[in-house]
Amino acid sequence: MTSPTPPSSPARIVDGGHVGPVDAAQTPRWAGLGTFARLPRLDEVERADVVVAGIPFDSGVSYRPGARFGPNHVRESSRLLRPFNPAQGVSPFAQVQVADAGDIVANPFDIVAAMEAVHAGAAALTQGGTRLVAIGGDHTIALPLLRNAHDQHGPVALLHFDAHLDTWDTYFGAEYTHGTPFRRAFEEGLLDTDALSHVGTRGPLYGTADLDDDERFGFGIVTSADIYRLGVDAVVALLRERVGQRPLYVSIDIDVLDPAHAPGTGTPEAGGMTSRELLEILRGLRGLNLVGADVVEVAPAYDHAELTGVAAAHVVYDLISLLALGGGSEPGGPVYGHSRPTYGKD
Ligand SMILES: N=C(N)NCCCC(=O)O
Ligand SMILES: [Zn+2]
Ligand SMILES: [Zn+2]
Repeated sequence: MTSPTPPSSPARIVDGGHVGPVDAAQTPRWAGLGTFARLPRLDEVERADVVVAGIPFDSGVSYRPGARFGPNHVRESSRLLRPFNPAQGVSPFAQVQVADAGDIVANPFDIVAAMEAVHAGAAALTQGGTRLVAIGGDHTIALPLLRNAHDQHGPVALLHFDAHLDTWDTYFGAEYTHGTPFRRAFEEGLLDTDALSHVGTRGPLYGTADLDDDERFGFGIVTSADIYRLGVDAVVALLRERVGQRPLYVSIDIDVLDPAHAPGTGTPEAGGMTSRELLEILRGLRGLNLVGADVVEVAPAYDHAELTGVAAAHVVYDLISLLALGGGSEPGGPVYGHSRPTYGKD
């Protein structure tokens, strides 16, 4: 019996000496097994500067389940991404080597063991300075990712984009849930308490003590309504001022977006920001010392027409772009924007 002949491997874009996405001009976007942005798998490249990894874990949720299916949904929703990001003036996959590391797997029935597995998985991926953008999974996973960031950088600045504070104490007596990661992170000394901010906060709380606790941990809050009233540029200025050049971790709960922009999530709250606002705030973080990031809480069963998946994929792409440009001075910059409203050059 002869063995079947597999299709030849698809042609990839190679730019800047880095192995990039499958070339959409040669292999249609919808063909082939999915990785994030059709990038090579980590085992297909010699080394990587930035990796994307899924963390399909949702045993910490307090309402709708399903974020365990988030990573592959975001990968499927990322097939249309193109190699050049004009909003940051960078071709991220040419600037640095980016790869999809697959999934960090975790025990769904033992949250403490799962957190240890995520911590170990993140450590293995980031040894030697590789930057990790994690796709959740529910927000519980931010805690082990912050443990890993702290191992490497000491207490980190945190920008936490979310409808929710996620600094609550326990649910049903459980310490490790998607509503509690940043309280645990504070208690474990993982955070630089001079440089913490929630962004996009809204929705009902249990009581005013939630805010008192949160302030005691050092968080500032830019509410969803603040973004509406102040505008994106003023918010970016506030956040840049608060973070400075500290090592920065960015955690993005997709429910920070209005349910109109991201219906596919577990704990939706009305009155959120648009995907345009989120992307523009992220782009405004260019040049900061970003050391790691996550995008969590995509629950595909509640998604429609890939709205949430596409939003999350673009968020991941802009995070990769920030990492590709790197910290320090103000590199890159948009080739168009509010001050230059066309594609044309000056
Ligand atoms: N992290 C997310 N998405 N949600 C937290 C909600 C916690 C609660 O049910 O009160
Ligand atoms: Zn949330
Ligand atoms: Zn959250």
